Amino acid sequence: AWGYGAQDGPDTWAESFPIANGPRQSPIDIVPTQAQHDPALKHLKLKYDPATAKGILNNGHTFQVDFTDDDNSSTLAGGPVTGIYRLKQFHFHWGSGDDKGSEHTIAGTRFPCELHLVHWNTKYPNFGEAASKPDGLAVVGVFLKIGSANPRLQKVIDALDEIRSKGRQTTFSNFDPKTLLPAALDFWTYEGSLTTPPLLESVTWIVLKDPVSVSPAQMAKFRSLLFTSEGEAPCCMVDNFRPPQPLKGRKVRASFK
Ligand SMILES: Cc1cc(C(C)C)[n+](CCc2cnc[nH]2)c(C(C)C)c1
Ligand SMILES: [Zn+2]
Repeated sequence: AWGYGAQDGPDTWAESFPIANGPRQSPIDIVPTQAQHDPALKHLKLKYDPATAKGILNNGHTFQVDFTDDDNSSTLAGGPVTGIYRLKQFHFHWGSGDDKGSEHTIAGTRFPCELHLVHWNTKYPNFGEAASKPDGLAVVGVFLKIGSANPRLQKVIDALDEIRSKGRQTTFSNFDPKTLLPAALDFWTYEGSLTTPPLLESVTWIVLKDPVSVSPAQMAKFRSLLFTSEGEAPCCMVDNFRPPQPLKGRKVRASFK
């Protein structure tokens, strides 16, 4: 199986997943001066119903908050996408220190953490089907930077004590992920992939320009999670990020001037 260590990390993934060297891999380094403003890009339309929040799970790679997706209660539309995409889950990637952790970078700048909100195209019957289609998924990426404690993160952080090891999950209800987003929804967008195996090239990436804050103490809580199951030798869940991949001629568009 794959992981983020020296023996099973991003540099080894191409052995089992040759698409790792494909034409539209993620993440990438976003260079703002090379992004082209596209006035045809619509504004992002995010509509999230807190009642669709279901649970929080340590999946051994990150932790994710899952949403019920059997109707259009929580959706993404507009921006670079056509049609309606349903929110499936959100999760994070982070570092062992504040100098790294994000997957996307901005002109080489790495952030300590990056939030991904994962949506699937309702033209397909379900998430699994959508995940294998070139226009199947839309992931909103949000950078977190070290600053004052973010009160919007606290409910998520308080749940982490119950999901310390791989496979642990607990209920997580009445949560609006919109509260995790910055005030302005200016974004960069490009065609990419999942950033973990199976690395499927099915993601329209929507990376927000403005970061939100996270405090050192809050980051310490993320880093207290474990990659390992109970009973195994504990290994801290840190550095669960893939580094930037070659652009291979792709264009990055900006929604803002
Ligand atoms: C089908 C599938 C979809 C995803 C993401 C898009 C939620 N993921 C997470 C991959 C990912 C995480 N951040 C960007 N892509 C996986 C992993 C857990 C095997 C499988
Ligand atoms: Zn992710």
